[in-house]
Amino acid sequence: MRFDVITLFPEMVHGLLGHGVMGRAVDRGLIELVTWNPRDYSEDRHATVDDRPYGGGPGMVMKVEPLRTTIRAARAAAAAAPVIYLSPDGERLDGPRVRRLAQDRRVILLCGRYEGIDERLIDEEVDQSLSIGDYVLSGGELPAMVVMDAVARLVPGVLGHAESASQDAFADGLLDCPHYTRPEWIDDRRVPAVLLSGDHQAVARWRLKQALGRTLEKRPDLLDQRGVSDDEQALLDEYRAGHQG
Ligand SMILES: NC(=O)c1ccc(NCc2ccccc2)nc1
Repeated sequence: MRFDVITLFPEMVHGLLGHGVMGRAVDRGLIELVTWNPRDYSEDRHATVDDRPYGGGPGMVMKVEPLRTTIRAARAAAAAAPVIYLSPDGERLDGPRVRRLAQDRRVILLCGRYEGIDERLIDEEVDQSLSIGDYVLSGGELPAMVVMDAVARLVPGVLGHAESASQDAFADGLLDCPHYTRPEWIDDRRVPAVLLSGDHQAVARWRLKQALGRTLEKRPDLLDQRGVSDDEQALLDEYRAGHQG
């Protein structure tokens, strides 16, 4: 998977892939990151990339040039990659969209700053816009890093068996089960006995029951969307019986 990121702050984005799981994935060649800085493509000696908005109003708007030249340079290097603009008015990033992006070999992520980008560039060069939530950030770099992290985790080999993404919440449309580690006691709170039993089938059933129950409690909308099998419904009934009051 190759990410081409167009950003005025390349060092910010490289920070994501320098550590831990992502850093190892880059070292192993599973993930590739190339950044493109529009300031390197500006014609004027002040490397101007923004200007005041027509119609007046606060803030600045990113100019068509040198952004368009930068996008075309990235397209030339990352042939046939979709150009994705991170923007508050984009389509909401969710599991299905992450999984779809993980099918691409390359994506170009366009990070806006200021009040955004001249609309004519969006019309001409952007294939899709994505939003990570209903809030405005100082730039598209953090949303781009969220996209890269979520997508990279699905690239085969990035997560070792131990951290397998399939155990991740949302992988099967449910919230995650609770997790525990040593010590066995914290004050008067003990780890659920089933997790100490060594009975892997019982542990798997308990984890599914917890995931179903917690999803019902915290995100019933997800459960409605996903539906539950008869066996899962029985586990849910058990969960509810155990969580009365
Ligand atoms: N919610 C998001 O995903 C998001 C994306 C970008 C961003 N800031 C940059 C920007 C501001 C205005 C217009 C276009 C881009 N803030 C939040």
